[in-house]
Amino acid sequence: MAEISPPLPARAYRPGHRLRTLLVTANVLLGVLLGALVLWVLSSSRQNHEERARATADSMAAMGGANVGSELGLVDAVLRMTINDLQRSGLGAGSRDQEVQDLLAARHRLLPGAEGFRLTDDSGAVRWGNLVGHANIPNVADRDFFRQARESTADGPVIASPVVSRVSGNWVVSISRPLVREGRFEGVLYATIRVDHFAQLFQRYDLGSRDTITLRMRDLRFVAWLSPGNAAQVPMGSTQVSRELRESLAANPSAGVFTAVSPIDGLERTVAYREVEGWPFIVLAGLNNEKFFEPLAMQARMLSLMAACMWLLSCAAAFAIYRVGRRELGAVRALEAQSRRTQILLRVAGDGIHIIDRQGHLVEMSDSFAQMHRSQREALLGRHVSSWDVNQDAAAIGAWLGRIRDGDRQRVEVQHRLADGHVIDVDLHWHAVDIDGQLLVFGSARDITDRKRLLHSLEESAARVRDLYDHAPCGYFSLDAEGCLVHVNATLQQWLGSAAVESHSRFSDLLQGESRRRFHDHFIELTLQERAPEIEIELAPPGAPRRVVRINATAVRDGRGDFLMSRTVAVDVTAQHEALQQVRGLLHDQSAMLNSDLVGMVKLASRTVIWKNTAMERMLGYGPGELEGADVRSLYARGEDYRHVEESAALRLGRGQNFRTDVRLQHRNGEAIWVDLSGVRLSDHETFWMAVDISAAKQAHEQITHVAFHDALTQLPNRLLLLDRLRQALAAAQRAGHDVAVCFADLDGFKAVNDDLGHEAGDQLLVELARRIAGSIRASDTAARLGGDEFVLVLTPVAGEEWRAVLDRLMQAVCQPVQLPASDVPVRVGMSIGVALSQGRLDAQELLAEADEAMLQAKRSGKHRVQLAAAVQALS
Ligand SMILES: Nc1nc2c(ncn2[C@@H]2O[C@H](COP(=O)(O)OP(=O)(O)OP(=O)(O)O)[C@@H](O)[C@H]2O)c(=O)[nH]1
Repeated sequence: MAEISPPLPARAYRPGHRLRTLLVTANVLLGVLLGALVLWVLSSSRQNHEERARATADSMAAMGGANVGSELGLVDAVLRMTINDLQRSGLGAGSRDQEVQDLLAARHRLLPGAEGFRLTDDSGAVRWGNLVGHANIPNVADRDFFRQARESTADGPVIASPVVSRVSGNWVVSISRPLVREGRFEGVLYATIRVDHFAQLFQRYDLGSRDTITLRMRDLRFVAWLSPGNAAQVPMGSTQVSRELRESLAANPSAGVFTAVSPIDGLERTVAYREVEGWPFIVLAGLNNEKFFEPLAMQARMLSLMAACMWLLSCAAAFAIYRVGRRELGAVRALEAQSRRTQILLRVAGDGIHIIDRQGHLVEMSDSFAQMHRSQREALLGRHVSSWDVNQDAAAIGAWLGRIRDGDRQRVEVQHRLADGHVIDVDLHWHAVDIDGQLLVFGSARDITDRKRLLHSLEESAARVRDLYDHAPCGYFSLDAEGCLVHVNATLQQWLGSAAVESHSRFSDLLQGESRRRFHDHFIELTLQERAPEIEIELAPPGAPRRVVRINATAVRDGRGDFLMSRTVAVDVTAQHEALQQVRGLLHDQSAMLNSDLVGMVKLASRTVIWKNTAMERMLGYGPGELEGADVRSLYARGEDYRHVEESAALRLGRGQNFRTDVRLQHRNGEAIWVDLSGVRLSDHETFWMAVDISAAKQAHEQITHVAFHDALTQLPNRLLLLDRLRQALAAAQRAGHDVAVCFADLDGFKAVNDDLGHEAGDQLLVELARRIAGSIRASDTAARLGGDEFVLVLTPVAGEEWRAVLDRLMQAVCQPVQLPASDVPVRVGMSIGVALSQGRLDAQELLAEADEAMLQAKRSGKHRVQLAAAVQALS
C-alpha cells in the first residue's frame, strides 16, 4: 500500500485570503488616513475660524468701544466747552435765560445723538436746555448724576447709570459736569443719550443674525445691545453674564476674548470685550459660533463627503481587484487542486496507472504500478517497456508504438517480468492520446495472476461439481412449467433408462400407475407453492431395475413470482425399503422374543420399571401393567441382595460390560424366586435386564449340595464340610491369634444298642444324640458326624481352657437317658472325647488325627472322659 502524503493544511496556502486581507487592510488604512486628514484639515480650519472669530469679535469690540468712546468724548467735549463758555461769559445764574438757552441749543445741535442737553440751577431744577417751555420744570436733584456732579471735585464728567428719563420716558445715560464759578456750585450741565442711540451706533457694523454687540457699565450692568434676529429682552441694569466673562475680566479688565454660552439666549458665541477708554463702559462683541462656523461645518461635511467618496471608490476598486484576483487565484487554485488530485490519484490508485512516451519510456506512474512491479517509482522512471514486457522485444514494441495513433485504445492480457524476476499476468487497458503534439500512451494495468489462478481453480471446481452432479448417488433434474425435463443428471438418466430420456420428455410420462398420479399432484402443488411435500415414487423403466426414489423439489420463480422450473433431488430409497421390510421382520421376531414366556425382561430408568414383558409380570406374580413404575428394590427378596446387585452391576455396566448373577427376587406372594439375572446398559439412564426363573434348578442344586456335605442320618455336616469349616476356622484363628479346639468324640457302648434293640433303634439314638450335640455348641462352632458313632466338634474361637466347659456340658447332655420306641427302658450311652488345640497350626488333617488319637487314649483310659492330645500337653 502506497503511503499517501498527508493533505496540506487548510490555511497553509490561501492566496485569495491574503489578497483579501491586503485589500481590506489597505482600505482600512486609507480610511484611517482620510479620516485623519479630514480631522486635521477641519482642526486647522476650525483653528483659523476661531482665530478669525476672535479677531473679528475683537475688532468689533474695539470698534464699538472706539465709537462709544468718541460719542461720549464728543458729548463731554461739548459739555466742557459749554461749561467753559458759561463760566467765562457769566451766563447762567442771574443771566438771561434766553442767552443760555441759545447757547445750549447751539451746542445741542452739535450732539445729534443726545436726547437732552440741559442745565440745572444749584437746586437741581432744570432751568435751561431743550426742556425750556415744559409745563413742569423737572428737578433732578435726586438723580445720582446731579449729586455726583455737585460733589465732584475732579475735572471730569460724571456718568450715571441708565435711568428712565422724566422728560421723555426713555432709558437714557446722562453725562454731566458741574457748573462752578468762583468756587461756587451753580448747577449741573448734563446731556442725556438714549440707550437706543448706542444700539444705533452698532448698526453700522455688519452683524450676522444672532451676533451681538453689547454695552455694559464697567460693573457689568446692562446698558444696550444690538442682536439682529434675536428677540431676547435684557432687563436694563442686569448683571447676568457668563462665568467666562467674569474670569476674563478678572484677568484683564481692559480687553479679552473668550468663548462662552450666553446666559441670556443660550447660544455659544466668541466674545471679545474692550474697555471704553476713559469711560466706565465696556463693549462686548459676540459672534454666534454656529453661524460663524457654518462654513466650517459645511467644509467639514464636504470634506467628509469627499473623503467618504474617495474611500468608497477605493473600496470599490479594491473589491474589483479582489474579484479579478480571486477569479485568477481560483483558476490557479483549481489547477493546483486538479494537479494535487491527479497526484493523489496516482498515489492511491488501485490499478497500476502509467504513462509511456512515443519511444516507449515510462514517464509517470502510480505508486501501485511500482508496487505491482515490486520496485520503486524512482527506479522505474525512464525504463523502457521492453524491460518488463515478457511477450514482446524492443523491436516489436517500437513497431507497435510507430503504428498507434491518437485515440487508439485496447484491452489486452500481457505478462510482465517483475524486478525480482517473477512473471505476472496483467490485464492492460491502454489509450493513446496526443497532448501538445506529443503522443503519450496512458495505461492501466491490473495484476490478474491470482484471478487467473482462481479462474483455473474455479473451472476445475466446476468440472468436479459437474462430475459430482452427474455421478452423485442422487438424481437431479429440473422440469419446466409444462413438467418437461430441462436438466437431468447422468445418475437419473441411468435410473430412468437412458433410452427413455429424450429432450423435453414429460417426466410423468416416464412413471406408471400410482407413482404417476402421486407425482402429478406433487408437481401441481409445486407450481403453486414454494415447496411441495416429499413423495416417494417408483421408477420401473423397461430394461432397468425397479427402484423406489424419494423426491424433494423446490420451485424456481422469476422476479414476478411466476414458476420457471423445478429443482428436484431424487434419492434412491430402494435399499431403505428393503431394509425396512427386514427391520419389520426383525421387529416381529424381536417382539416374539421379548414376549417369551421363559425370559422376563424389564427396562429400568433411575431404578424404576419403565417397560417389562409379560413373562416378567407372570414370573413375579403381577397383573398386566402392575409392574409399570415399580421401584426395582421392591422386587428383591432381600435388601442385601439388591445392594449387592446394585453395587456389582453399577461397576460392570459403568465399564460397558454385561452383568450376570444368580439372585433371589420376590414373588408378589412373598416367596423368594431364584433367577439368573443379566443386565446391559442402554444409555446413561437406562438399563435392560433379563431374568430366567432358576428356582427349581437352584433347589435341586441345594439339595445335591446338602447331601454332599451332610450326614444323611443326622443332617450334621459330614467329613467334607467339617474339613472345609475346620480349615476356615484355623485360618481365621491364626489371623486373630486365638485357638481352635478339635474334639473327636466316640460314643461308648453304642454297639450294644444296635445289638440289643436293632439297627433302627441305633439310628434313632444317633439322631437324638446328634440333636443334643448340635444344641450344646455355639453358632460359630461346628458339630459333624464322621460316620458310625463318631462325631467331631470344632470349637472356635476358644481361649484358655474354656473348651473344657463346653465338653463337660456336652458329655452331660449325651449321657442323659434316651427313650427309644423299641425299648421299654431308657437307653444310656457315654462319650469319649479327644481334644487337639490348634495353637497356631493350620493342618486340619493333622489336628483331626491328633484328636482321634487323644480320643482313643480316652477310650483306653476308661472311656467317658475327655483326653487332651499328647502334642498339646507337650507344648503346654
Ligand atoms: N445303628 C447303627 N449302627 C451302626 C451304624 N454305623 C455303625 N454302626 C455300628 O456301630 C457299632 C460301633 O462299634 P463300636 O464303636 O465298636 O461299638 P461300641 O460299643 O461303642 O464300642 P466302643 O467304642 O469300644 O465303646 C458297630 O456295631 C457298627 O455296626 C449306623 O449307621 N447305624
